Amino acid sequence: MSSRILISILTILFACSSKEKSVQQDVVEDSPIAVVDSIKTSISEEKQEKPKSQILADTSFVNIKDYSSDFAFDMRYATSNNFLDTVVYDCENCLMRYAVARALIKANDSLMQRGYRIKFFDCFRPVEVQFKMWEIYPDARYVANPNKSGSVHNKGAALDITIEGLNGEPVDMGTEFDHFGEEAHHAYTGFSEQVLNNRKILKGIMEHFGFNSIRTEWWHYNFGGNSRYSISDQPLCE
Ligand SMILES: C[C@@H](N)C(=O)N[C@H](C)C(=O)O
Ligand SMILES: [Zn+2]
Repeated sequence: MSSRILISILTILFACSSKEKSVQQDVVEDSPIAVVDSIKTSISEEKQEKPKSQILADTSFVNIKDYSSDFAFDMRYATSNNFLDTVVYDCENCLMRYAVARALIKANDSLMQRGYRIKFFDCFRPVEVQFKMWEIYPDARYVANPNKSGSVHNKGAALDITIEGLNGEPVDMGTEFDHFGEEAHHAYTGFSEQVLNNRKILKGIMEHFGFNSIRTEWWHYNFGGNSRYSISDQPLCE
C-alpha cells in the first residue's frame, strides 16, 4: 500500500470517529431541565387522555361531555338565571354516575333519530346547594328536603332536562324550567296538543331507557337504579 492511500484511509477513519463523538455529546449534553420538561410533557399528555379507555364502575362519576358531543347544555345553576337568582355552581360541569350516562346516551340517540336532542339544565348537584335551595323554597313537591333523604341529584342519578331540535330549535314544554306550579305537573292538560305531545316524547323516551319522572316537574328524571347510590360528596368542579 502506498503511503498516500494509507494517509487517506487514516483521514477517513478519524473523521468517522469524531462524528460519532459529536452525536454522543448531543445526547449527554441534554440539560437536566430539558429532560424534566420532556417528562412533564409526557405526563400532561397522559392526563389529557379521555377516560374512555379506562374500565369504570357503574358508580363512577363521569362528565357526560367526555362520552358524547351530541347533547346541548344550559346549566342554569352556573348562571343567575334560576329560581335562586344567584350563581350557585363555580363551573358548568354535568356530572353523573357512569351507568346513568350510558342510559342517557342511548335515550339521546333514540331522540336524535326523531330529530331532537337532550338539553341539560342540571345534573349532579352537591348537597350544600340542595340546602341553599331548600332554604329558599322549602316545598318538597319542587325541592327535595336535604334534612330527609335529599335529592337524587345529590347521588348523581337525576337530571333536569328538556328537548330541542338538532340545530338548537326550542321545543315548547308549556312552562319554563323550575316553574313551581301545577302547570309543570305531568297531569296538567291545559296546554295545546303540541305542548302535551312534546312532554310525552321526552317522558316516553326517558321511561323506555330506565328513567322515572316525578309528578310535579316535567323536566326532572330519576335513574331507575338510583337506590344503589348514596348521596355523594363528589366535587362538582376540579
Ligand atoms: C329544584 C328542581 N330543579 C329539582 O331538581 N327538584 C327536585 C324535586 C329535587 O330537588 O330533587
Ligand atoms: Zn331535578
